[in-house]
Amino acid sequence: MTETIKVAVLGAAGRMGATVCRAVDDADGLELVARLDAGDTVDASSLAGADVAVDFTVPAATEANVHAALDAGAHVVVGTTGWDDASRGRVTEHLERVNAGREDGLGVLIAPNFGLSAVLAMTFAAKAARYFESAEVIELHHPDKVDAPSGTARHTAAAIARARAEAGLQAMPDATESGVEARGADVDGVRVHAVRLRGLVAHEEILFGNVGEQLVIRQDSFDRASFMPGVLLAVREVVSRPGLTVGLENVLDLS
Ligand SMILES: NC(=O)C1=CN([C@@H]2O[C@H](COP(=O)(O)OP(=O)(O)OC[C@H]3O[C@@H](n4cnc5c(N)ncnc54)[C@H](OP(=O)(O)O)[C@@H]3O)[C@@H](O)[C@H]2O)C=CC1
Ligand SMILES: O=C(O)C1=N[C@H](C(=O)O)C[C@H](O)C1
Repeated sequence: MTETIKVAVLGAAGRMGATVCRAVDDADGLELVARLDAGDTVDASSLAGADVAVDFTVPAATEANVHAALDAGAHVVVGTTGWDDASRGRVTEHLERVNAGREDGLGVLIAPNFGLSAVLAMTFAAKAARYFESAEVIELHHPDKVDAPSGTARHTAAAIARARAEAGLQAMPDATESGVEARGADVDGVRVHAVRLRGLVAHEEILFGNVGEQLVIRQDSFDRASFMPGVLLAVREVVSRPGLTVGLENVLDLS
């Protein structure tokens, strides 16, 4: 019989955190042992013996939460946005320190999006990128979201830029001389547009263009339930994946 994985949720009172608490409660082989939110200290005592801490908080808090959870001996699954090369690098160094000399080292899995449709859309976009002269990303979200562009859109644009660079493509054609602010954010040379609209949850469209043709890849998360299979998979996987993993595509063997 496999052992039960004890889970603590950080940001437990939030939209995602509350949904994750319910999903963990309902999942076989997982036990919810702690619900923490703003104002709670993250340490061995508050994590209550959790094997895995799941962080859905805010960009300003997530990195500190990860370091605190690692210091408390927990693996970490992160869905919160706001990560960059520097913060991921600090987590990698922390993992190297705590895992030195251990075979069963701690793992951190950061995923900008746990929805299967979004992970597949990002994977397909990265594959398509080298074949098109133009590419732009449009992300559409509920208006309570605090960051823009979305973590998913940043991850998508970065992957498109990497694929274009590897294929030796030039910068995209764009004759804009005035009103550049209307062209969206520039993420590694890829334009990203952020829509905030009441009624939406989380959606992304990736547009590719060549002379005389267009490819549109679109994914829609209509409900936060769409993220739960990915979050639960990450919780089950992270306990046997020492070190830092970025992106659920690695767990799904799509990378
Ligand atoms: N990877 C993925 O698949 C997904 C990622 N996300 C990301 O997850 C994050 C959370 O989104 P969402 O649930 O909508 O946001 P919410 O604002 O609904 O929830 C965030 C929660 O975290 C709490 N919080 C703030 N600071 C801390 C802290 N230091 N420690 C613990 N809890 C804290 C907030 O409390 P208070 O309100 O009092 O500040 C709030 O309850 C965002 O970055 C979002 O982009 C969202 C959906 C899917
Ligand atoms: O804030 C959200 O809602 C979401 N945030 C993540 C992001 O910024 O990419 C994932 C998903 O898009 C929902």
